[in-house]
Amino acid sequence: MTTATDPAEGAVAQPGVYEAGSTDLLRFATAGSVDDGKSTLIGRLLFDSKTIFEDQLESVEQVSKDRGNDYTDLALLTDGLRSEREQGITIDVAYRYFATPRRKFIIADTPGHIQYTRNMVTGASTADVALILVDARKGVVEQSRRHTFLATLLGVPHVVVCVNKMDLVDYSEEVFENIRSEFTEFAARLRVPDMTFIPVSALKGDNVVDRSENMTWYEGTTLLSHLERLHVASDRNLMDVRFPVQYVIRPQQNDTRDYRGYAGTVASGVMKSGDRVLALPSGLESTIESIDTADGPVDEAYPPMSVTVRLTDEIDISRGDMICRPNNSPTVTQDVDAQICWMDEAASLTPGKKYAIKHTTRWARAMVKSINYRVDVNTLHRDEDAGEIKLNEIARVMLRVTQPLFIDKYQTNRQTGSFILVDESTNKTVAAGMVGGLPHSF
Ligand SMILES: Nc1nc2c(ncn2[C@@H]2O[C@H](COP(=O)(O)OP(=O)(O)OP(=O)(O)O)[C@@H](O)[C@H]2O)c(=O)[nH]1
Repeated sequence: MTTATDPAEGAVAQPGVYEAGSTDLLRFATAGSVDDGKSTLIGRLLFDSKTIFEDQLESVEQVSKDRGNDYTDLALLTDGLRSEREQGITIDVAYRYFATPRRKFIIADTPGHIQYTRNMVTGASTADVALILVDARKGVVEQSRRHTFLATLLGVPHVVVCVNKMDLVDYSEEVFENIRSEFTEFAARLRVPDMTFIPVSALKGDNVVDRSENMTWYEGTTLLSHLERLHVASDRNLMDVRFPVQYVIRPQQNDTRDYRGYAGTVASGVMKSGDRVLALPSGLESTIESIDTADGPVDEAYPPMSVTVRLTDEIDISRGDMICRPNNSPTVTQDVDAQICWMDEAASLTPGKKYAIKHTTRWARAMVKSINYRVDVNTLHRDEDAGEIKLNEIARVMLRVTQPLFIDKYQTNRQTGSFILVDESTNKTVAAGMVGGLPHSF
């Protein structure tokens, strides 16, 4: 088990087992309120699936004993080195890896505390699955609604609701069913594409990896088994070719090889040698001559592979340009209608303010033209008179950008439909943005 930076970030391919694009890799993000048991649940997954090491277990057992616990606190496995233990709450997104014989997993462990919506946005934006924890004793609370809303806003295709601490409600089917129906009613308004409910006890291990003997009324699968079998390959956008150019490799002086290529990460679609392509913003066309990777040439490239594309013609392409197909190109525009999650505690967003905008590999400057409405993430109510947007608030805004961007709607393309706003004076990311309206019908 390691904690590391999300390999999805940056254009450089991560070597080894967590190879990008592999369909036996599942990314999931956890969310829940403080103390719902996220850390314990992840610890249980690692422990029962036997992906932790003997020495880690010994140290966890020792610390649990030192604290006077009569049980092994599995949360220590996940919380291990985090400074959160001093504060008692999770403060940042931590990425962890584990693997079973069937699949490899990357967990974005996002904090449940009310102030940390921005971390959930960061952690869940690349996730295949959002794991939402509910304390069986408390049922559906404000944060369960917020996290479900955010998961759909971020286009996470699968939601798993773990009703945890079932041991504290006598493993009652009625409690589980009540939570399930309350949740389903709320989620119907959000058009969650796929939602599964699993009654678990992270502490005792019921239905996490092993089937529970205490809930014979439950006929579904265990959490691990569900995560191992979930089909995610078809969730990826393989239709629309979008290749944002990260850098241009030019022939070097005195280099006899005449190598010119365009390096980057495939955002969506499948590119093949011989395909006709269009470069934006120039509008010039060419044909793919070859596709190279760190491991040699390949016949085709798909997301999120990091490749270098060579074309048959020398056309003018720079960093930040986009390669697509002639008959399927993104919208080229300087006016962006988007939803944003505001992440800056220091200053709020108000119309007229200017920021740097980073969209795929392209930087520009953006001015906030208007705030159309703010969404109350708990009631889903829209406030059309909002004059400013504060930390952790979600709003629909119009931006005017200094150079054209090549955008798609977030709901059809999570890569070319997303951007960040950066405060140029502090260099801080102040907002995560998603192009287009809400996917919901309310
Ligand atoms: N009885 C019972 N207690 C549980 C269960 N799962 C977690 N707990 C307890 O609930 C408390 C909180 O669990 P954590 O795993 O630290 O909660 P968390 O959601 O990670 O909390 P933050 O990281 O602070 O957001 C701990 O005392 C756990 O032992 C469960 O299934 N049953």
